[in-house]
Formats: sequence, C-alpha cells, structure tokens
Amino acid sequence: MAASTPLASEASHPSPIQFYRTTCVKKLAGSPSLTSIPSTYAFTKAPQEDEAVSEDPEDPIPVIDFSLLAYGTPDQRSTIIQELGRACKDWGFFMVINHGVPERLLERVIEGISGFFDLTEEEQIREFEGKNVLNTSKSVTSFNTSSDKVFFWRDFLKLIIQHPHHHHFPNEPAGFREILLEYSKRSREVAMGLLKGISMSLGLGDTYIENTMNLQSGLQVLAANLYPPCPEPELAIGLPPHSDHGLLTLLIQNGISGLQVQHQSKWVNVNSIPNAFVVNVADQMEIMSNGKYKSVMHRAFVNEKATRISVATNFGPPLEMVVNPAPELVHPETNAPAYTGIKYGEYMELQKSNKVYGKSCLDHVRILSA
Ligand SMILES: O=C(O)CCC(=O)C(=O)O
Ligand SMILES: [Fe+2]
Repeated sequence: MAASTPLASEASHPSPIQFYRTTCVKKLAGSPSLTSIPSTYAFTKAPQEDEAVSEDPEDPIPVIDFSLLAYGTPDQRSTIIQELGRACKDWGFFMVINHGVPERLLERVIEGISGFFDLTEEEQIREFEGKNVLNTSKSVTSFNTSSDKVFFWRDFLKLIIQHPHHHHFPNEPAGFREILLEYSKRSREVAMGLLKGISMSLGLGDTYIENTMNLQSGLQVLAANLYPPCPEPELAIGLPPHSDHGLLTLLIQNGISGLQVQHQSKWVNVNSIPNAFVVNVADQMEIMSNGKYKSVMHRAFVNEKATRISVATNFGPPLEMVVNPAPELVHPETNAPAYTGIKYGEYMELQKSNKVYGKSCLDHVRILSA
C-alpha cells in the first residue's frame, strides 16, 4: 500500500515549497500481465453520476477569444466581458482561444511531464532531496489522501508557486524547469487577464479581484496528471467529481479526451479545441462573487488505449487571505453574505481532509443557499 502525502505544506506553513508526486499507477498499468484492475481502484459511482452526454449544439461550451479581451476595441472588450460573465454564470466553465501562449510551449510542457514520469523512481526521488522539500513520500490519490479507500487511476506531480518569490521546480528531465517557469509565467498572464475581465463582468472594476485577493502574493498550483491506459476503464476513475479550491483553473491536455463537466445536472464530455485553455470557476470565486458565479464540478475518465496527460493550474490568493463575498455583491434585500469568510489555507486543509467528494467543502462556509 502506498503511503499518502498530506498537503500540509500547502496550507498553514507558507514556506518555500515544493512539489510532490505519485508514481504508482503508470508502473502498475505497464505490467504486461495486467488484465483487470486491483479492487482498490474500483470506483463505485454515486447514483447521480450518470453517463456523460455530448455537447448540445444548442447550448455549446462557451469559447472566449482572449485577444479581444486583451487588445480589442472598447466595444469588443465590453462584448467579450459580457460573454465571459455569461460563461461564468451559466457554465462556470469555458475555453479560451487566441491566448497568445505559443503552441510549442504547451507541447513542451506536456512532453516535459511525460519525460518526468518516464524517469526512474530513484531519479524522481533525487529531485526531492536537499531542496527544502517538506514532503517526499508517495501517494496514489490527489486530495482526501488519508481517508480514501479507493485510489484513482492517475499519477500526478504537484508544483506550488508562492508569488512573488517562492517556487521549486524539478531539474529533470533536462530543460523541464525552464519550460515550467516560462509556462507558469505565461499562463499566469492569461489568468490575470481573465480575472480582470471577470472582475469587470461582476461590475467591480478590473483590478478589484487582483487587489482584494492580493494576487501579487497569490498561490499558483500546477497539478500535472498522467492517466495511463486502464484495462477496465468503466470501473476506474481518473479523478472523481470535485470542484477546485482556488479562484480560477486553467487546464491544458495532450489531445486525449477524458474531462467531463457538470452542466444543468448533466455530465458533459469536453472535447477541447486544440491548444485552447480549458478554464473553470473555482470555489474561492464562488465565495467572492457571493454565489453569482458557481464553481463547476468536473471529473476525469480514463480509457483503455491511450495515456492522457493534463496540467491544471489553479490560481488563488495567498494562503493567509480570508476570502469573503464582495460587499458590493451581497444580496440587497437580506443584506447578508451567502458565505462566511475563510482563510484560503484553511479551506485547502478542509478540502484535503474531507471524505466526501463534490462541492461539500463549500457547505462549510455557505450561509444561504446562494
Ligand atoms: O485531467 C483533467 O482533465 C482534470 C484535472 C483536474 O480537474 C484537476 O487536476 O483538478
Ligand atoms: Fe479539478
């Protein structure tokens, strides 16, 4: 049984971090004699987790043209801000095209992740040694580590940046560190641009979220997921239904489908536009917007044939920031916020220790049904 890896380093101790990873599933999946999955990987689906449907052409997943947000005329900007607001409100999920991050950089990130998981276990462990890394143990699950009975069909590498100074990236494979640095910088520029637009769409002015959330000192968490081929994909799950803890998540993937989002009580398959960022509203945004923009539930499926790689980058405030609903968005009749304020670090701890998947963590801070 693999040891679990607590996220303590992410939460109450904002020290220069760090990364941690899992490596168990790829090895397991690579064993030639594997024809069925070990029972610890069998995931019992809850009744509401029915089959996913294809995108409805009448109600497609929103697509946001980032170039119009960044460089458009005032008219184009105001139109795209409205579209962004609608996407956040109706879906909590959208794709971003023309974002300006070079395709080649995206490919190199995916290649680097693949290369990292190709390293031997010893080589990976060497990356943890003598570098002020708080936790070096392995895990086979993402969150809920200590309480999980079922393991997910994925390996992951988690990298945490505390702006403006702290990060620790692996040096192997060669050049990976530089690629990650460049990618973190470029994806953050896109995230900051989107957050400005979202802030405007909430009627708060473009720098409201950035300033009140102190994003200059915010947390950026990269979760690189590798889902190996699975002999019994219908029994396993890559990632169970969950929402993300930060404000906004930007995801890239290697062209293999597997992500599903919940929309109007249905699970929808996401077939991403090549090189687009797949973006979702996360829990701190739901709290900050007083429920106007809900974080979206999503899950990742696995398949029999191909390895899927995804990199989800979560943008959030500093760990010590208490996130409250914006007073401007509090309900005018009741004049009461729908969520209580909570420290972001505490929220992450809560999510980690929570046994129930889904959005149950938000129930701890919800006051009204928003
Ligand atoms: O692999 C995916 O598509 C989803 C990943 C994800 O949701 C996460 O890392 O939080
Ligand atoms: Fe996620």
